[in-house]
Amino acid sequence: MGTLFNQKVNPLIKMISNGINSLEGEQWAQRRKMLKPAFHIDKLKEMVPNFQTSCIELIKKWQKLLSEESSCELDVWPELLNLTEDAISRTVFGTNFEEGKQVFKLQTEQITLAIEAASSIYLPGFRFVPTTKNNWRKFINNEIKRTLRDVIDKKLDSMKMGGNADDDILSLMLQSANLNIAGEDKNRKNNTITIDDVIEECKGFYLAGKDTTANLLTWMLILLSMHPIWQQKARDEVLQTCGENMPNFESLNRLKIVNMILHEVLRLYPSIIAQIRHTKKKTKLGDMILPAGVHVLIPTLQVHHDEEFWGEDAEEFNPERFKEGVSKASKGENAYFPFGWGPRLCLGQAFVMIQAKLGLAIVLQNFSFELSPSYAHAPSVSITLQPQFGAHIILRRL
Ligand code: HEM
Repeated sequence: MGTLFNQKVNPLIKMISNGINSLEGEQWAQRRKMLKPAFHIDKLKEMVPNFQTSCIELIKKWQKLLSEESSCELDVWPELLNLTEDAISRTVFGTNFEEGKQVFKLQTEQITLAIEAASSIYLPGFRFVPTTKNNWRKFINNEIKRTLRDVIDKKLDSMKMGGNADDDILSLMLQSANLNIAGEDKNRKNNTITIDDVIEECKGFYLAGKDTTANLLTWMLILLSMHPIWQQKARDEVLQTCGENMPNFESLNRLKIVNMILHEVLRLYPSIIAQIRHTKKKTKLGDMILPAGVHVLIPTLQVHHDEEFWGEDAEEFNPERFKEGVSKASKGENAYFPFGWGPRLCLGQAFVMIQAKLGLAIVLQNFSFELSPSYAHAPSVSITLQPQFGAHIILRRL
């Protein structure tokens, strides 16, 4: 994006994660290089069993709810938040996923405090004032860092002992960072990666991946409840492709209708509704010349709903428009960017698509679903695009 940069944020908000998203220039490029191998498709393929484990737990829970009833009403949004939390913890921390979940609980608390901080004016230096809330913020932050450092030490010890290399994201990051632990402080001068940097990235994955992926799955179930024909088409495809077997990496790749549905859901309900940048120097943007210091908002949600790009049925749920792939779905170039674009394209994109396809396929194999009369359609933004009053659905066993 040339000379458009990320915005500076309030330090009380920055506390929740100071990872790749907050970096610029050479530091960002180096961090991206370190993270990229962990998201390579071959590595993601090996993570599928983790997603399967998380999905099986969810399905078993829902089946139990239906063991004595033919149908039940459920707010699926918190259920899917739990699912994505579990899946991220397993894929990031591997065998240490329970410790990861502890960290995620603390992060949830930290996010609530950050949202509070975001709604008030920040006075420089305020974070150092020992108010009860600031002390609590500091305590949580230290706890998160302590737990993560502990997990990292365990992973590094096991790597030093020459044990089997783990395929979790944290181990892959540590291998790729090639940390020189003894010279950690010196590393900083050399502009390489330290353990503190790895800690910030672990925190970032939870922030980047939990709500966004849970929202995608939730909107998908809501839209397929509203459009039972598409629900049936997707189920037919899953049953034809996988039968009653657990979907795996290869079979997920063959799910064309499910893939079209996913894109259409991301078009209508992109979790990140806008991206914000600012100019550091005079910048040409299309026909405009922007001076330094201008904030630029890229309105993902509006562009995704714009009739100029999507035609008269822009507001309709019509997965068919993605039949010939993403590039042919809209009239304009770059009219579809739920995962951003350019050098800062979401690193978790392929990770999300596998997880969402798997989650939907397993639900379709086991249940049919429709909207409950208590469901109120109210998309609202609280960092991400969420269903304000939850996602109440009536589930039936197939
Ligand atoms: C439906 C789910 C998701 C959506 C819609 C989404 C969307 C996005 C968007 C729009 C950006 C670009 C932000 C910007 O340019 O300002 C981004 C960046 C990023 N995402 Fe995702 N994301 C999702 C899930 C994930 C997951 C599961 C992970 C990792 C486990 C992840 C990791 C990242 C990272 C590390 C970046 C920063 C890349 C950089 O700055 O170079 N995301 N995501």
